[in-house]
Amino acid sequence: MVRELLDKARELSMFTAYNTNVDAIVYLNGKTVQRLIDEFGAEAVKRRMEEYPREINEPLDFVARLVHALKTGKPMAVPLVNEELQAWFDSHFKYDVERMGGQAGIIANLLANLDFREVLVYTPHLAKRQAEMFVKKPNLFYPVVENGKLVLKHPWEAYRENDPVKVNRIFEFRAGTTFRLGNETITVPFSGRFIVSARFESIRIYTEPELKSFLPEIGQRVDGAILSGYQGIKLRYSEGKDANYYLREAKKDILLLKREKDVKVHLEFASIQNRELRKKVIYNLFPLVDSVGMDEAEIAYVLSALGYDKLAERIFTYNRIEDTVLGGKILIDEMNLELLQIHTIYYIMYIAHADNPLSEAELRQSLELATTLAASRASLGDITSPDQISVGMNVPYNERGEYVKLRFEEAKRRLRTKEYKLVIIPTRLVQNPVSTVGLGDTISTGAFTSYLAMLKDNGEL
Ligand SMILES: Nc1ncnc2c1ncn2[C@@H]1O[C@H](COP(=O)(O)O)[C@@H](O)[C@H]1O
Ligand SMILES: O=P(O)(O)OC[C@H]1O[C@](O)(COP(=O)(O)O)[C@@H](O)[C@@H]1O
Ligand SMILES: [Mg+2]
Repeated sequence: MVRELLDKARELSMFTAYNTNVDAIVYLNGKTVQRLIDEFGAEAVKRRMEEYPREINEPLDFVARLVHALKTGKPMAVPLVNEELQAWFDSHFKYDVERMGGQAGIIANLLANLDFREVLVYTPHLAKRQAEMFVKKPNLFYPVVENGKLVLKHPWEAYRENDPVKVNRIFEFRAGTTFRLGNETITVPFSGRFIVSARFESIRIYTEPELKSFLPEIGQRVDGAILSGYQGIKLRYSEGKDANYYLREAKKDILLLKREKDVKVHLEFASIQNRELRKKVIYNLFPLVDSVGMDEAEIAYVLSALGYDKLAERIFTYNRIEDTVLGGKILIDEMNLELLQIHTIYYIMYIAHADNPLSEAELRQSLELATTLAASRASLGDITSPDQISVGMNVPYNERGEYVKLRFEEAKRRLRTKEYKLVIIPTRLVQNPVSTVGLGDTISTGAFTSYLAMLKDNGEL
């Protein structure tokens, strides 16, 4: 079933934008964490953890947020705003791997490796080093404008020598890693990743003006678009532009993509620590897109920005299904989304309105494909061909699978759910993942493209 659905999805053409970066990955162990804590002193780390810095201005901010992420086992991302700290990171860590990062980059490579019919990827900065992280596949294209016409080139042929390169530092942590914070012994509860996201002025999230007028043509050419990277917008820039400017442009892009054909757009949300910016992204963009995907920490942040602080706190702390369903209902109604997909460590969920053209059984199949793809990537580190889906198919549901189903049925009985289509599946969780960064992007790619494939099959697209 999963394989057939993937084959259907592979007939699609997809567009993805905006963010790419280099992910410099460090595999953390207890010793490294302990050394960091000892360097700054447990008391100082604890104090800074209580302050909960929203950006990394100095090394202690990093250590405090890292230890917080390790303690909760939550996937977190915190912006690095002080460019000078790059040297501190490079002197303290030896990166184990460097690979394609950023939602658009990861999604483009995944779709291309899965042999989708055509994959168009746009990223405003494409230095040679970044371009070379794209896979060399004949179905992968980067749009450029030449002699007033839209030309599709492989990213390797489209790089610009002087473009900036953005490097994010990724700290992969594993369940069971142990260290001491003063008198406390901390054991990491779940495997995951902590992202230090470079947020410097030179990196912008936008479409170059000459390409903008070709967005309707791109929208017409593809079956769907996956957009992400808005978390990289800054509130203010030194030359006077601000987040409002970039969000107005981002809104125009979505409307242009949809101008010739109402192409379905999925927005892959990512952590936005700044509440003001988070609110702006939600209110400006969610109402314009059809589908949104996010993880459990992100839905908590989104609900908090919308004023549901208590619910957000409960989701962040307990990750209870009933709270996520409630939060999902709020979000889908307030933003009038067609589809909301939430991925968490133990389960993945879809919430749609009752009039969604797909049945709950079809929606369930879509989530099945999503978690199976993630399990393949977690097992192998990367998915390089469509037949690797079989690796994920052999990964069993996590040990809380039955509990998840039980709690979900209970939640449906307790909450009013008649006006919705609600589907949940347990995740196929790989015990010793090669890496976890990019798994959320993989889930959302599998979910959204299979959703589109089934819509198409049913004559709804
Ligand atoms: N080890 C894992 N095996 C399979 N799937 C996993 C594993 N660890 C995490 N996942 C899934 O990926 C998302 C992460 O989403 P982000 O957006 O990257 O936070 C997590 O919710 C699980 O569903
Ligand atoms: O917010 P930024 O700086 O654009 O970076 C996004 C980060 O998210 C990722 O795309 C991974 O996302 P997920 O782990 O949520 O799938 C990284 O590759 C990248 O470093
Ligand atoms: Mg994610």
